Amino acid sequence: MPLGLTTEERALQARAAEFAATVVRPQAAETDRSEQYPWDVVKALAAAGFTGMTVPRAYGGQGASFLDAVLVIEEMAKACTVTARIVVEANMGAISTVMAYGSERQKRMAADLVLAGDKPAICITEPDAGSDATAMTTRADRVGDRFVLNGRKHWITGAGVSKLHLIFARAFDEKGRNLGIGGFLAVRGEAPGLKMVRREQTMGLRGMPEGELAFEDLEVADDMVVMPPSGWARGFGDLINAYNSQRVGAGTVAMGVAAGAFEHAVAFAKEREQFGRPIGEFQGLQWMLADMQTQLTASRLMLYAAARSRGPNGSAFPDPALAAQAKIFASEAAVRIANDALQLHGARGYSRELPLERMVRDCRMFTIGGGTAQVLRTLVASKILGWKLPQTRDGYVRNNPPGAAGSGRDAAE
Ligand SMILES: CC(C)(COP(=O)(O)OP(=O)(O)OC[C@H]1O[C@@H](n2cnc3c(N)ncnc32)[C@H](O)[C@@H]1OP(=O)(O)O)[C@@H](O)C(=O)NCCC(=O)NCCSC(=O)CCS(=O)O
Ligand SMILES: Cc1cc2nc3c(=O)[nH]c(=O)nc-3n(C[C@H](O)[C@H](O)[C@H](O)COP(=O)(O)OP(=O)(O)OC[C@H]3O[C@@H](n4cnc5c(N)ncnc54)[C@H](O)[C@@H]3O)c2cc1C
Repeated sequence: MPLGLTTEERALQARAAEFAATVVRPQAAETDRSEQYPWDVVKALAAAGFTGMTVPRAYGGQGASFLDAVLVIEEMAKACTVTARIVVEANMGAISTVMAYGSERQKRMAADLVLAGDKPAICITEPDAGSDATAMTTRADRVGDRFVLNGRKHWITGAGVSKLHLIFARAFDEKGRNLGIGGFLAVRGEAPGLKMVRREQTMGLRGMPEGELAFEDLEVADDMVVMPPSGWARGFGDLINAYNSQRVGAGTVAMGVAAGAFEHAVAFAKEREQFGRPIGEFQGLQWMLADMQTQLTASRLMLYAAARSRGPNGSAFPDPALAAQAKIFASEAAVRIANDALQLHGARGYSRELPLERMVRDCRMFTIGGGTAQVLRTLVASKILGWKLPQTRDGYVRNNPPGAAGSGRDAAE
């Protein structure tokens, strides 16, 4: 289905599909079984130009759009979820943040890493600051010409394999004054204070390490601080704005896994016979397939629209509300689609000999990681109403005293 893609975009999609079929699909089950990061695939991805695609040409990339990345991610996800997430993080998230806000030196360093196959890690979540990310307690204290970071992050994708780390931390000046939240870069192997504490035991995506990181007097020199363009006080706002690109990528992985499961379901519906007929002749399954494809088409269109969009004030990143809606819809639809595809296979779907059970496990994370479907609904509601919707018990009243001039409510009136 073309869905408004150009000839070049369709050619890229076809190239990614060919790569996925020949390089990625053959190792997907083994990556899941062994729980090992697929370094051989990473090497091939980099050689084929699928890492660092979105890096501008001036830094050695292809200057590809987020939509280009989306097209590639879907094809990889149909075959292997781990590979698709590598393509997300090697083109969106931290790398796109550095490319938008970083210094020349930072851009060159980050570009060289992803072009060589690194999948940067983005470090936001803490044990006591998940959805409530701005409650983070990882601190960066100014000491001379550097910051010294202390704290912990958990559920960090790529912990122990990623080189480049973009760490969100609350910064304090030499007098201990709170500056706001900023982004700090560290490269594993060159930063003694960056330590992996443990690996999480995950339901799916088992070849992608999720881990807890500790920062113990991690020194970050000034030239490794990503200065938010609006300044420290709105640092979190700028950084999470850049993160909208990764939300589109994560939604695309979910959609791609579901699309892969759907392809298996269609083939099986034609091939498996019961009652002397292909099971695809039963209307109960025909309607199941129709619902699956309807949800896939809607997910794709929402993700394409979000990838093509730009946020307010000339933002280099997707519109926050479109990115959130696309991720909510695609991630929730993927759980239903993958589950239905497994159901359609009967007992065979439940077997580890087919990829369906893996796909069900793999796609479950996307309503959680990257901002939960609940938290993203609050973001969407906030945009609809034109109100700030702080979630702390006293926050709403403090920020929006009824009738006060300049409050969120008044702003919308
Ligand atoms: C944003 C939240 C952390 C809520 O926190 P707060 O209530 O403390 O903050 P807000 O006042 O809502 O927001 C602060 C500031 O940021 C702006 N903002 C918020 N979200 C966006 C956005 N998506 N795009 C652009 N700007 C945004 C907001 O307007 C405020 O700006 P002003 O100060 O008013 O100017 C919470 O809603 C949230 O997002 N929690 C989820 C945290 C999350 O997504 N974590 C992801 C971790 S990485 C990961 O999971 C990787 C997995 S993957 O699959 O790749
Ligand atoms: C596979 C995976 C990979 C991840 N990768 C990364 C990564 O690379 N980097 C990183 O920084 N983080 C990562 N995360 C962490 C992820 O961003 C968080 O799990 C997520 O933001 C939710 O935080 P939490 O798990 O602490 O849940 P909590 O915030 O504790 O939420 C628990 C439940 O309460 C709900 N809830 C919380 N607040 C509200 C509210 N205000 N309104 C309605 N419902 C609410 C949530 O939706 C959820 O259902 C990853 C997570 C997973 C599962």
